[in-house]
Amino acid sequence: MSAFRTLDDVDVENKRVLVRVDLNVPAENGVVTDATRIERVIPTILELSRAKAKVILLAHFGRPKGVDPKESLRPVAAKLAEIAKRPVAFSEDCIGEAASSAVAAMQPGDILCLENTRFHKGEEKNDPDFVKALAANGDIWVNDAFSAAHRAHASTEGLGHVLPACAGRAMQGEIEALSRALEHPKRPVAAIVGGAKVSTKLELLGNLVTKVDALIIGGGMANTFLYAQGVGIGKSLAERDLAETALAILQKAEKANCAIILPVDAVVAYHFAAQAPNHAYGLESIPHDGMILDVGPQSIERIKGAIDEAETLVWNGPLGAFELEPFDHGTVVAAKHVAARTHAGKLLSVAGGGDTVAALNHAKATERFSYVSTAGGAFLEWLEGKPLPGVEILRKK
Ligand SMILES: Nc1ncnc2c1ncn2[C@@H]1O[C@H](COP(=O)(O)OP(=O)(O)O)[C@@H](O)[C@H]1O
Ligand SMILES: O=C(OP(=O)(O)O)[C@H](O)COP(=O)(O)O
Repeated sequence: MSAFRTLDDVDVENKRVLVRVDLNVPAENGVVTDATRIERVIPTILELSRAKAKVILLAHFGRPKGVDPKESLRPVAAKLAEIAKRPVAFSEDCIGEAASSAVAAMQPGDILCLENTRFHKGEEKNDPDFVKALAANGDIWVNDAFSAAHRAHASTEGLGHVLPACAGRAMQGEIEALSRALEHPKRPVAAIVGGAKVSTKLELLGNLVTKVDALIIGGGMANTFLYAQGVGIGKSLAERDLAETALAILQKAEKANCAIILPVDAVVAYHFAAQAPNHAYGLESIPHDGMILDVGPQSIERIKGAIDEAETLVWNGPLGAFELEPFDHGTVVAAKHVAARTHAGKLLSVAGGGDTVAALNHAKATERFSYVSTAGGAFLEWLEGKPLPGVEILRKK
């Protein structure tokens, strides 16, 4: 980590420190359902507070289009206060009068969380005026959001151009742990990729197939591939307009000698709800008004077989809608299988992603993985060897 500035390189006493954290945690109706990302940034926050910095948290939540009370960070800040066992003030805007008066009221050591940066268009556009408005409330920028470091947004990258910058402890820890685990992976290497963020992750797979020996695809990602291959997927979550991209990835995988493991059957329901009546179907008979919510029993056996052949496994994205029982089954069985092989010393396993971590916690498998990162998309891009904007900006010039 010596290539990056860290908290060891900055004097923060009495300074207003803008800390970019990833508070994009799984939540349901304003209740945080997995607090891993919060827990991981607490050490940075408390270290800064003990060093008498004014600790000002910047984060996004969800993908709102403008201001949306459903995507407020307020309940997440309350959860953070509970875990840190410290008061955390909240400002209902991350720039302007609301933010500046909240910052002006701070004493050294205080903690303040600013509202969702994505309530402003300038965040994702990395708009210099928005960067300036954020920077007006800080003297130093600490980036502790490795899991958002693949985004060149105002709070994840832009601030590094206008304020002295360094990595926080969670960022530092992620890069060190991932490098240690995966810089020289033992082959064969398998990757499991699932989840719902198909459009932002699909293109990554084109590079990933040149780096791994087997790619196991599940979740909404698999539905997109199945659709591209002409399988009727009914009302399943998929990015149908990315079918061409999916086919190109399959061709690339063949050239690169990367085995592709796609589902051969699927668990289908008619409502996106826990305990919804469901049935396992072969791919040729998926009902046109049904939704694939999990991989089927034969697919699970194939996935376990592919895991057995690997020496190293990386995983991002659940295999099904794991939040809704019984559609957690495929993900839970696969997670337990990876955990057992890792515990037996037969596999090095690294998983990452906000929902993936929640799924592994749900499966009670987390402790037995070799390493669990908070990052999903960022982890996949790091794995590809792509420079991450939020990390590059921290490099010592
Ligand atoms: N077949 C499916 N249909 C609908 N949603 C799915 C399906 N498979 C997985 N998901 C959803 O994918 C989400 C996680 O995806 P993603 O955000 O890409 O993962 P991560 O946060 O770990 O990077 C979960 O909320 C899960 O319910
Ligand atoms: O949850 C996140 O990424 P992940 O789902 O890939 O783990 C990050 O907070 C980035 O969010 P984004 O994919 O909406 O930019």
